[in-house]
Amino acid sequence: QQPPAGDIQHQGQHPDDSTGNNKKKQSIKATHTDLCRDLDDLESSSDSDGVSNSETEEDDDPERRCLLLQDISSPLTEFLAFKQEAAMGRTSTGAEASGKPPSPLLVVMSHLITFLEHYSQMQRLQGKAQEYRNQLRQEERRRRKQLRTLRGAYRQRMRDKLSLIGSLEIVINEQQGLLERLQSGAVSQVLTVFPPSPVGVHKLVESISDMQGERAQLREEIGGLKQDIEEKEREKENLSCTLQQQIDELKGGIQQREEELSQLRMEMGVTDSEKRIQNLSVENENLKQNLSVTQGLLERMATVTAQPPAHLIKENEDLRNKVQHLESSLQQKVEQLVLTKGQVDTLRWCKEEEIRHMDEKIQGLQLSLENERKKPPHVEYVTKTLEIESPTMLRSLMEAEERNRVLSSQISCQGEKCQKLEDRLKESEDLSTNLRVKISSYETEIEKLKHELMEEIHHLESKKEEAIKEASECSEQHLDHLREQLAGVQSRLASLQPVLKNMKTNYNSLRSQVKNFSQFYEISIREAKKQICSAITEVSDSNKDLLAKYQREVQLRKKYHNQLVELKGNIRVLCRVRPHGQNNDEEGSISSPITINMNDDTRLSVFYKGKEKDFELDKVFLPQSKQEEVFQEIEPMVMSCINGYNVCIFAYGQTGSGKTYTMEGTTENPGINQRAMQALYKEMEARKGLWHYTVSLSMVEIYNEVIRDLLSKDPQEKLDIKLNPDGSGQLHVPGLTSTEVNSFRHIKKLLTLGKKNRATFCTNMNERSSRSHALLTINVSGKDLTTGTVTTGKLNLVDLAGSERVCKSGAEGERLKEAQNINKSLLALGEVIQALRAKQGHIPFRNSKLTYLLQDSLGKGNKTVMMVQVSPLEGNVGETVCSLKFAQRVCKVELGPASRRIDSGAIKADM
Ligand SMILES: Nc1ncnc2c1ncn2[C@@H]1O[C@H](COP(=O)(O)OP(=O)(O)OP(=O)(O)O)[C@@H](O)[C@H]1O
Repeated sequence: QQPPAGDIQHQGQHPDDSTGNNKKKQSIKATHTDLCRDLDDLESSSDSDGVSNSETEEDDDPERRCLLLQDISSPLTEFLAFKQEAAMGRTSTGAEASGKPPSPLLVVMSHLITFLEHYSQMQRLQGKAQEYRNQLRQEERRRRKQLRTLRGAYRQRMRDKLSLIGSLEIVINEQQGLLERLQSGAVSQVLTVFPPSPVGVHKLVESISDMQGERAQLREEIGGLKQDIEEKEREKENLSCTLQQQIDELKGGIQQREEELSQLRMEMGVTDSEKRIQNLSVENENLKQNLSVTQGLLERMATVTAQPPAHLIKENEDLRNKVQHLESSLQQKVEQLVLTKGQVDTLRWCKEEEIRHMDEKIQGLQLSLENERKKPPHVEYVTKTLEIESPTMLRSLMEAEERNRVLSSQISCQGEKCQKLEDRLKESEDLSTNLRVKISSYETEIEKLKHELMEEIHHLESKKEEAIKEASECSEQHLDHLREQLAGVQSRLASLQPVLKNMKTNYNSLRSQVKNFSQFYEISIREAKKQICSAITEVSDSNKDLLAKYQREVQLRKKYHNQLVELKGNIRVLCRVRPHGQNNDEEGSISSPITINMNDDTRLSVFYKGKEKDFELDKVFLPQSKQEEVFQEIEPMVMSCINGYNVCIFAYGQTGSGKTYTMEGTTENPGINQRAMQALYKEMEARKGLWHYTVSLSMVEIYNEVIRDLLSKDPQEKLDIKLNPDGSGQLHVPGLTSTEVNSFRHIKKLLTLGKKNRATFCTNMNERSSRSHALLTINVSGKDLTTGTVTTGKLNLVDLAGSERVCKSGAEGERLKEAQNINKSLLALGEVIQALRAKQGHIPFRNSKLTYLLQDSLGKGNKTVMMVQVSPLEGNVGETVCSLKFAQRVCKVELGPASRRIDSGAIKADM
C-alpha cells in the first residue's frame, strides 16, 4: 500500500508549497519502489544460492515492518488530506482569512507522517544491510560446519587407530604376564588366568598341552628308572649274598683250620703247622682282597653320592622355588652320607689296623715259628700260644664280618637314598630343560608377536601420517576456497560501502529531523493539553448533572438492596458443607452422601436410609466455598446493626462440621467474627463526620447452663441474666465486662484475650468447645450529627455447641434427659424456633441461658442468620439429616419486618 499521493499538504506549510510536497512524495515513492525491487532481487539471489534465510523471523522482516508503517501512515495521510481539504475550503470562503495559524494537532500529524515515511525508508535500507550481513554469516557458518565435519572425521579415524593400538598393547601385556607366570613355574595357573583367544594364545595353549604330554613321557621314563633301581638293588643283594657266601666259606675255612689245628695239636707236627700258617696267610690275603673290593665299592658309592647337586640347582634358578625343599632334603642326605662315609672310613681304618695288627702278629708268629724251628724245645710253647690266640682272632674276624655286614646294609640304604635323590635331580633337571626349551619357544613367539605389532604400529603410523596429510591438504583447499569467497564477499562489501554511507547520511538527517520533531512535539502537546483543559471545563458543567444522577442511582440501589434483603426474609438459613479430610480420622473413601445441585444454590439432597432426601434453604455453600463468599452473603445483615437493628448470626451443626471455622476462622483465613468487625469499622470510617458511633464488646461462654465472662479478670466467676433495673424491660447480665472499643485492632486484641481465657480454664479444649456455646456481642450506638437521631444496634455472633446430642436424645428418648442437662440451651433454641414458627403467643426464651441471652436478637423484628454446618462424611449422615431438618424448620419461621431502634430503645417499624 502506498499513501495517496498528490492531495496531501502538510500543516505548517504554505498552501502554495503543495506542488513541492507532491514532488517530494513522488520521489519517496520512487525510492520505495526501488528499494522493494532491490529486496526482491536480493531474495531471488538468495534463493538461487540455495541458502534459506531461516534466521529472518517474521517480526524482523523489514518489508513487513515497512508495510506495517504504511498501514499506519496511509489512514493518517487520508485523514490529513481530508483536514487539508476542509482547511482549504475554509480559506476559500474567507472564514479564516484573518491569518489564524493551522491547528497544532494537524501540524504534529503531518510531521509524524513525514517522519514515518523517512523511518520506513531507513528501515528498508537497514533491512537490506541486515540481509547482506545474514548472507555473510550463513556462508561463514557453512564453511565452519564443513571444517567441523572434516575435523570430526579425522578425529574419529585417529580414535579408531588409537583403540587398535591400545588393544594390541593389552594383548602384549597379557602375553608378558603369561610369560612371567610361566617363568615363575606357575604353569597350572596359566590356563585359568588365560584371557580368551588373543593373538598367539592359541599356540601357547597347544604348547602347554604338549608339555603335559611330555610330562607323561617323563613319568614313564621315571618308571623305567625305578625298574633300573630295583635291578641294581637286586644286584646289590646278590653281591651281599656272594659276600655272605665268601664269609661263610671263610668261616668254614677257619673251622677247618681249627680242626687242623686240633689235629696238629694232636699230632704235634711242626711242618704241618707251618703249612697251616701259610694257608692262613693266604686266607688272610683273600680276606684283604675282599675288603679292598668292599672298599672299592664303598669308594664308588662315595664318589656317586659325593657329586653335589648345587651346580644343577644353581643352573636351574627358575625352578629353585619348586625344588627348594628337595634341595634342602638332599643336602641333609648328603651330610648324612658324608657322615656315614666318615664312619666307613674309620671302620676301614680300624679294619686295616686290625689286619695290620694281625699281619704283624702273623709275622711275629712266623718269626717265632722260625725261632722255634731253630729252637725245637719251644714248639710246644708256640702251639700253645697259637691255640690261645686263634679263638680271639676268630672272634675279631667275626666281629669285623658283622661290622662289615652292618656297614654294607647302611651303605646299600644310603645308596638307595642317593639313587632316589639322583633320580629326582635328574627328573627336575629334565623338567627344567623342558621348561627352558618352552620358555625359549615362548620368547621367540613373543618376539615374533612384538615384531608383528611393531610392523602394525608402523603401518598405522604411516596411515596416520597419510590421513593427517590428506586432512591438512583438504583443509588447506577449503581454506583457499573460503579465502576466495571471503575476498568475493569483501569486494561485495566494498561495493556496498557507498550505499551504506549514503544510508548513514540519510539516517543522520533523519535523526536531526527526529530531534527537532520531539521539541516541536512537546510544544504541540502543551498546546493540545491547553485545548483539552478548556474542553473539560466546558464538559464539567454537564457532568455535574450526571454526578447528581449517579448519586441518586446509588441511593436507589441501596434502597432496593435493603428491600431485597427484607424480601429474602429476616431469618436466613444458609448451609455450608465442610470439605473432605479436614479431621485426622477422615481417611479412606471420599464418597459423600450429600449431593449439591450446581444449577440451584438453594438445594441439596442427602442419601439417607436408601432414599434421597431433598432440602431447600436460602443458600448452600459448596465445600470449596471461601470465607469471603460466606461473609459476602451475610454482609448486609451484619451492616444493618450499624443502622440500629438487632442481628443474630449463629452457627449450628454437629461437632467437627466447621462451626468454629466459619465463625472464628484461622489466622490466615479469618471467619465471620473478624470480617464483620472489619466491615463495620470500614463503614463507620466512611460515615465519619456525618455519624458518631460508640462500639462496645462482650464475650461469654455458656457451658452446662453456666455463663462465664471471657473478658473478665476472673473468667471462673458464674454470671446470671437479670432484667435491667432501669425499667426499660431490657435484659442485663450483672458483672459482665462490656469493653468500649475504638479500633479494629482493639477488637482483635479482645478476641484473642477471650479465646485465651476460654482455653485456659478448661481442661480439654476440644471436648469443651464441642459442648459449650461461645457468644460474642457487639453493641453499636450511633448518632446522626446532622439530625441528632440516635440508633442502637446489636450484633450477636454465636458459635453453638455440637448439635448431635440433641438429635440423639430426640431419637433415643432415654438419653434426652442427659442431653438436656449437658446442652439444655440447644434444645431450648429448637423450642423457641418451633414457637416462633407456630406464631405462638409465648416464646419460651427463658428455657435456657442461651435463648434468654439472645432474646432481643432472636425474636420478632430482628434479623437472624443461621449457618447450618454439615459434615460430608457417610458416617455422619444421620446427624447431617437431623441438622438439615432443623434448618428447614427454622426456614419456615417468620419474624416479621425488622425493627430499627432509634432514640435510645424506641422501636419504630421501618416498613
Ligand atoms: N470450610 C472449611 N474449610 C477448611 N477447613 C475446614 C472447613 N470447615 C471446617 N474445617 C476444619 O475442620 C475441622 C473441624 O472444624 P471446627 O473445629 O470448626 O468444627 P466445629 O463444628 O466447630 O467443631 P466443635 O463443635 O467440636 O467445636 C477444623 O480443623 C477446621 O479447620
